[in-house]
Amino acid sequence: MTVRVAGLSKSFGARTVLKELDLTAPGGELTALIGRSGCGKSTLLRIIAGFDRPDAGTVTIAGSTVTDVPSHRRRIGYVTQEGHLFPHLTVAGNVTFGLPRRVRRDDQVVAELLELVALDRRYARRYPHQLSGGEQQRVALARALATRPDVVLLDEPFSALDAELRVDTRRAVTAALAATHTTTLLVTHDLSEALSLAKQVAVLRDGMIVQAGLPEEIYRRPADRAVAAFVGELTAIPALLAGDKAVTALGTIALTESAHGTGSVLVRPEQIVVTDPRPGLPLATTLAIDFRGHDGLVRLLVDVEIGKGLTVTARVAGQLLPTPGQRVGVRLTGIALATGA
Ligand SMILES: Nc1ncnc2c1ncn2[C@@H]1O[C@H](COP(=O)(O)OP(=O)(O)OP(=O)(O)O)[C@@H](O)[C@H]1O
Repeated sequence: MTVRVAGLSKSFGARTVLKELDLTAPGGELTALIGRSGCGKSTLLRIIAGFDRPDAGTVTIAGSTVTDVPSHRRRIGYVTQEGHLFPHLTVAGNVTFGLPRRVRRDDQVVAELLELVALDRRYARRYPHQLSGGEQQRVALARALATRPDVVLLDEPFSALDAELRVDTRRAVTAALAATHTTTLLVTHDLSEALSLAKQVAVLRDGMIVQAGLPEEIYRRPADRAVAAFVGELTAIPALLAGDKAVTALGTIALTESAHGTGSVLVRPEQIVVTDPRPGLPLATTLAIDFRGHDGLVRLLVDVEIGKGLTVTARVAGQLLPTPGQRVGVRLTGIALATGA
């Protein structure tokens, strides 16, 4: 069921948090909301859930306006970072809380819900204070999914989990959401999580959506420099902008949008290809390596004819990393966003 917000505005005192915000979360898909801390992501979720009222604008679910519908009638599952379990109920009591009484006593239902979030069924009899933070979080997720809501709102639900558990839990949860065609809005600070899980990524800034689109679009064709920098590392390279391409000291690169004059292109580290020195290729000296296991970020000083030299950052596979001082060849690949001089 498609969730649509239109013209949504919300202020807290003198602070305007949302400004006529428009967003469509396609039915049955996962939309990730990203943006700097305090940009209004949780406020937007709370308004969709019905916990906060907007000052202006509407929320519709499957075409029906729900702005005046109380939260418990919206068929929405909502999970926050804290989980907010009922402390006096067992895990079984928590996950089956919203279900009809006869189903609540069904051990199999509880076991299946716990399995969904990769929790052992033996946890069913424990109380929240007997669980770790990550386990509590998974119980909260199971509780939200138990009633098979039309829409699930997840406000950083995986952030308390360690890396391995986070991968397992989010895989299990997103598989369950996809299988039931549940429309999901996920607030996350983890960019790789947003880019890998979402069908649509929406970037919030100053109370508005500055860009919404496929993860690849956001990453490869960001709306502006701020979005580009927010979703990944960037190097600005001085360039002569010549229509659909730009000429730089590292060679020529295609542009996302036509531009002319002197300026810069913004490239991701993986768009700078590092090779052995070859005739005809620009040369660079390796300055430093930031080793990250599967790959590394390599600071390079590119030879340029004029001026002091140009420093850029390239991403290189772990086994192929050069050593500091090593001379390498460099070239550009992919498409780049052009900016002014
Ligand atoms: N009930 C409230 N009363 C007053 N100010 C509030 C209230 N709720 C949120 N705010 C303010 O609104 C702004 C947006 O808050 P919100 O929690 O929506 O941001 P966020 O993008 O989710 O941030 P984070 O990523 O840090 O969780 C913040 O400046 C916050 O202090």
